[in-house]
Amino acid sequence: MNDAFIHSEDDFLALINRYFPNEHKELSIARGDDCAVFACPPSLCVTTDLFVEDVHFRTSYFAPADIGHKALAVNVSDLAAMGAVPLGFSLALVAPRGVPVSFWEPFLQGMAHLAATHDLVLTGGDLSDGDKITVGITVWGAPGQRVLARGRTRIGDVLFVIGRVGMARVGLGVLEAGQDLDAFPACIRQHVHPEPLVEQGRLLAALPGVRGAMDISDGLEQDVPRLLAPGQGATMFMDPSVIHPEVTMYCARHHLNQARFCLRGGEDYALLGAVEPEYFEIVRERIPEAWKLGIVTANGFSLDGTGIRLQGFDHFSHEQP
Ligand SMILES: Nc1ncnc2c1ncn2[C@@H]1O[C@H](COP(=O)(O)OP(=O)(O)OP(=O)(O)O)[C@@H](O)[C@H]1O
Ligand SMILES: Cc1ncc(C[n+]2csc(CCOP(=O)(O)O)c2C)c(N)n1
Ligand SMILES: [Mg+2]
Repeated sequence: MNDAFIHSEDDFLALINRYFPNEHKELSIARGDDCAVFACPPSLCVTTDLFVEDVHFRTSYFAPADIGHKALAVNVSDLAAMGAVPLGFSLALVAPRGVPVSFWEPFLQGMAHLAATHDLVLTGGDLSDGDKITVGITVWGAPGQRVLARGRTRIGDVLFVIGRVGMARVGLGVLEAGQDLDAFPACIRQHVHPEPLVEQGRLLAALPGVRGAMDISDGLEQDVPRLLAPGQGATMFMDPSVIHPEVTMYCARHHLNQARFCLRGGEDYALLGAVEPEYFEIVRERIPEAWKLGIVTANGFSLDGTGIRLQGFDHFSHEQP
């Protein structure tokens, strides 16, 4: 079976059924009918993310289990960013017919492991042949104590980050170059296997003074303005003590400004938040991975005292950071 290829949609669905249980206390009709039917809270947080071969990952350096994990992790991260608790997901898969069962088994196992960690039920999906492996996931969850929305910041709020930034960008750079892999194990891991910060998001939603949050997928340069209310700016400082030593080494070797590099690095799936200044210490006490990035201002952006023009990852831009 392992070296074989999948010969029918029913074969593929049977494979999926081996990795994902098809019963859950909230499901009254499970996978297999035209729709699944499930009980849900009075309001749901719902989000969709695509994970596409040669755009988000390459099979040459991603293990199949990491592709399965990360395709779901980037979706769960969006729920974490709202302070929500994940409940279920739907999986749309473009599975090129030349990809063998020996790829799909660990792929499904990696995804199922993360789903089980967060008690997420797979309610259904769709399958198609196509040119590139493409994973489209819609995930939903129950709002936490409060919803951590964007666009509600006020001038003087403290901007903070939970988690590291810049590591996944180093991982991507090293993997794409195919050199020095042994020198950057933590950054490579961060790129191929990010862990969504669900517990931290849930904690944040219960803390006083927190105005909102988002996950950092495209890089702080792109994402900070998305968190702010329209027209606002930010004074930012990149504390060298929060930068991982592998990032420092990578920037030194490539003669890069590490603060700027970290600001542009996407795909770490750290959380960016804003809090009323008098409550920042509580955030730091309750969530030890939180560090201060800066202060919300009336307009304009600066990093370490110098004005900057912002540029993060954009799928449709020709200039890439
Ligand atoms: N094809 C689409 N149709 C409708 N709405 C969309 C579409 N693509 C994106 N959106 C909406 O636009 C907003 C921004 O989308 P985006 O994918 O950039 O989300 P993000 O959280 O900023 O990034 P990420 O998904 O990488 O975490 C979201 O509210 C999303 O639902
Ligand atoms: C082969 C390859 N080339 C480039 C990148 C970089 N990249 C792709 S999508 C993205 C932003 C997040 O995605 P989205 O905005 O879709 O959520 C970034 C930084 C990569 N991961 N792999
Ligand atoms: Mg997001």
